[in-house]
Amino acid sequence: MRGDASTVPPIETRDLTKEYGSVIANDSLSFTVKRGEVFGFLGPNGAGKSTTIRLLLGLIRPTSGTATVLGADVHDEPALVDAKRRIGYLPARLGFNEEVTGRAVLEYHASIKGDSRLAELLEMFTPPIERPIREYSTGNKRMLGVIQAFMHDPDLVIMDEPTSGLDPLKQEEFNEFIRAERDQGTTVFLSSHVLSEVRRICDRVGIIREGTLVELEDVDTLLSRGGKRVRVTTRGESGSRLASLDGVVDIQRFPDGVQFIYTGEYNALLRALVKHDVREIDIAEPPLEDVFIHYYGESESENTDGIGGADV
Ligand SMILES: Nc1ncnc2c1ncn2[C@@H]1O[C@H](COP(=O)(O)OP(=O)(O)OP(=O)(O)O)[C@@H](O)[C@H]1O
Repeated sequence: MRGDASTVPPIETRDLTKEYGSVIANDSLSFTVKRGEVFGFLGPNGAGKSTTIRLLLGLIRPTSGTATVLGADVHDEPALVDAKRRIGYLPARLGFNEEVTGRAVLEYHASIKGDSRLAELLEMFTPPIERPIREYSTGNKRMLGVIQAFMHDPDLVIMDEPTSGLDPLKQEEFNEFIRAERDQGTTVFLSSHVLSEVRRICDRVGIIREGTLVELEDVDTLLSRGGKRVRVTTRGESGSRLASLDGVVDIQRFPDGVQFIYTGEYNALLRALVKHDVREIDIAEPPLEDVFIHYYGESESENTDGIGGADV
């Protein structure tokens, strides 16, 4: 049964659980994705993101709990098949037939779901569609997958690690495209372990760790809770008064100054600053990577290594 499209959330999970033997890949996940939002599903490798996506698409069955996509319960196969006509899907691993051309892939997809937006998408994403897939680069395959996910003008698009393999320019075009889709009312659910990507395109995020949802938040709130990154360059004494302020964490000292994450009162910071001979000050949003460390925790050092880069 499909509910009223205007009131039914595009995705809703209730205690969604999937066990593989002793591994609990999804542990009682409950969340709702709202209409017209870009929802990022974030977590390190093996956290359970692909499992959730596969459950939502009916590719695997829940051990317990349930989910609905566009109002169709994942246990109700006919309803799910019907709903999937209005869903686009970009899998993490693109299993195209290597021997056929990109055009053949798209024509096949068009015959099942439609192609009302194909021409427009081919102008934006430019895989060499007359060539066989075996000649495609990873990025070309990904672009073909993006076209396939959107060409039938779906209401909901589910993407598993969508930008892996895209060069920075194509990634930025992809981000812009997703924002424009969202502005036109399409709901997007994407998984990622690339935090900077989520920051750029998502309205809300769910953070999953070891199969459990640890946080559900809008990106702005996460950033505001994460405080500000303050970098002060001083003459002479290098900022020890600043380091002892309440709300200062993650201090790094330099020969001529100090950098830290500040979650305290601005007035207290200003009072401490006037006691220094400040040459330069920079107050900025912390990298989302730093914000997320609070959720992943210090013990996950293998997952938080390299936070200067984009990955968790
Ligand atoms: N078919 C399967 N059989 C057994 N265990 C599985 C199977 N699929 C996934 N798992 C396990 O379930 C857990 C979650 O895996 P999943 O692929 O959902 O994680 P992920 O967050 O998508 O990771 P990645 O970012 O690496 O793709 C992992 O421990 C994984 O080994």
